[in-house]
Amino acid sequence: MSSFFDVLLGRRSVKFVQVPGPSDDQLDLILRAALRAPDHGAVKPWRFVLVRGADVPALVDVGVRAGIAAGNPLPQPKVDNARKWLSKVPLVIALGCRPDPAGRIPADESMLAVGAAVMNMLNAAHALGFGAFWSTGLGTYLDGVGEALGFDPLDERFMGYLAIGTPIDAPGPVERPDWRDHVSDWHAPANT
Ligand SMILES: Cc1cc2nc3c(=O)[nH]c(=O)nc-3n(C[C@H](O)[C@H](O)[C@H](O)COP(=O)(O)O)c2cc1C
Repeated sequence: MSSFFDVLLGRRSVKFVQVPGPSDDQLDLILRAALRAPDHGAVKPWRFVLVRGADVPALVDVGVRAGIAAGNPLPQPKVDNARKWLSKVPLVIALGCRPDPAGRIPADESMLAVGAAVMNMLNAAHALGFGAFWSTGLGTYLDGVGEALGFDPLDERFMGYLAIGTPIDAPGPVERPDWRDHVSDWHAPANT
């Protein structure tokens, strides 16, 4: 099996990571991989905001404030867990999508283009020996969170956080579904 498939089939999400995060050159590779995602109509919908080092833990406060403002405070155990998690994470990429303003391409397709970019970043991070984890926790869907992170509330949609760093524990194997349970054949109907 080629090393490409070793990487692809060996990837798993790793939530608990620490320093070192990617160097500038490694981050450049990860972000270049992101922008190799397919993109119907060349909308270029990708919007990523880098949150590094000492700024990372403040992401919890953004979610906490948005929860209070919405009259729906984040549960304290979730806040505590998020603080514990992010206190060690060296890099978070806030993920956003700017769909085609002219509406030529359905917004769903731009969301998929961003999802494909995130998948490429997960694989690139893994190929470089990092752990990465996509989360829509921390109040991602609360009003004001995306805007606080710099996304335009009118034209852009915030899609969560990608945390990247060095795995704290060696990631073990993970059981994967059998593709046969998810795939079927289609045959052309017989001519009548
Ligand atoms: C859009 C999206 C949002 C996610 N948000 C969360 C989350 O908030 N909390 C969580 O525990 N897992 C979340 N996950 C799942 C993890 O990122 C990860 O995929 C899961 O733990 C399975 O690991 P695997 O990628 O190795 O299969 C999310 C996944 C996706 C695609």
